[in-house]
Amino acid sequence: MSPVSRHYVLAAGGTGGHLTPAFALAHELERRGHHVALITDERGAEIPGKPDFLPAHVLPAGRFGKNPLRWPSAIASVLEGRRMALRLYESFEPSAVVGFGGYPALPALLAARSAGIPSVIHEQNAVLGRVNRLLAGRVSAIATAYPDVDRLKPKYLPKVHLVGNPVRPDVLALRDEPFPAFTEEGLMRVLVTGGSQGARVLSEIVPDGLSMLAPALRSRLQVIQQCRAEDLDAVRDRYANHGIPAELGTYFEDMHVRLADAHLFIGRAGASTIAELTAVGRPAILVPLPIATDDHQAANVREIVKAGGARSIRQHNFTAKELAKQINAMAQHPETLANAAHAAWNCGRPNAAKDLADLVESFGAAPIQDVIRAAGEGVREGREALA
Ligand SMILES: CC(=O)N[C@H]1[C@@H](OP(=O)(O)OP(=O)(O)OC[C@H]2O[C@@H](n3ccc(=O)[nH]c3=O)[C@H](O)[C@@H]2O)O[C@H](CO)[C@@H](O)[C@@H]1O
Repeated sequence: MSPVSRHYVLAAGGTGGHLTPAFALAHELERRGHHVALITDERGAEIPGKPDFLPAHVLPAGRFGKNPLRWPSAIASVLEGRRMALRLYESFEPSAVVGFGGYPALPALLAARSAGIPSVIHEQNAVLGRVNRLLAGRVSAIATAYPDVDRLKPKYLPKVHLVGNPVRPDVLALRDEPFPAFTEEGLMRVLVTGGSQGARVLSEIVPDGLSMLAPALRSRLQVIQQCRAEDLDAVRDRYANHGIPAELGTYFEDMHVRLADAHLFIGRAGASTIAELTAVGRPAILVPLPIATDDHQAANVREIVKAGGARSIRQHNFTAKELAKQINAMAQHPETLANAAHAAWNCGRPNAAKDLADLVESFGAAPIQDVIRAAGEGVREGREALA
């Protein structure tokens, strides 16, 4: 526990991509004895996984779409959100406000700036997101998940801190476990997911691609695949026709168990997926979502691919034949796959939540009473500590 107990506000749009790192930071700050509050939208207040200790404040968050006719109402929402955030800050007195992207982060951080409260943004992807781009010039620090982040202006580099993407504790706990035994006779377990929503293209291509693997690999396959509900029957039929054992589901709640067993991952290149693969050290074939804003999933794969921990296939080249070719090359010998696993592991940033908490704690003077309490030596020493 830190010597002083402070208050922090975390602000994030209500999707898993933004909230997962926000929750991880909330746990770390709470563990250090601080009080934390969340600003989000309606979806975020209800999302599973929100820590019980974290009160959620729902702010109106205007969306600036492509239609300029909608902008006046978006601006009005942002101003109303900013006013509500200021009211919260008056009573909660945060030492810093941390934004994780998504529209509710905009009014929360604008309010922090006008109240003179230090602020930090965290970017999960290898391209700075829209809201973070608007805020980059106004915040005290920018925390990133990757060493290279596109659309980040060079003039902001002095306030950039590479921390990584925090992952769930049950996944992080696998970091010290060895890669599962992978021999020329044993099973080859393949885990396939398409991010939080699933991905149809994986349902269409992966079963046929796996059926085209070299016989020595194909005969040892055991597949676990996440599919969209409407694709389940077709995928089940494809695997049955190929005689490949497969367990299918629409969403696996126990990803730490699935990752622990997997020898190879095939899937999308969302920020949390890559953070988990690199935390645990699992080799992957990644197919970036082609319609992701600013092609950020293609940017996300750069580091792990360069390190040799994954291969990336653009969706327009993602055919069954190409997939089989890439897996054959990656898993031709047991040690080539284990080497790729190790290369992925080397890209992991297991201290992301701690490093982000250190950064956040470094901003904002503690309220006078906290400093006095910490010093434990009366008012004079407390005031000196603040000076
Ligand atoms: C479609 C879209 O816009 N995706 C974006 C969204 O990703 P999205 O949230 O879809 O994908 P991520 O890879 O970031 O996270 C997926 C999460 O779902 C979990 N999972 C997945 C399948 C399953 O069966 N069980 C399970 O628990 C994974 O372990 C992971 O923790 O936000 C990310 C972070 O800003 C972006 O990088 C992605 O581009």
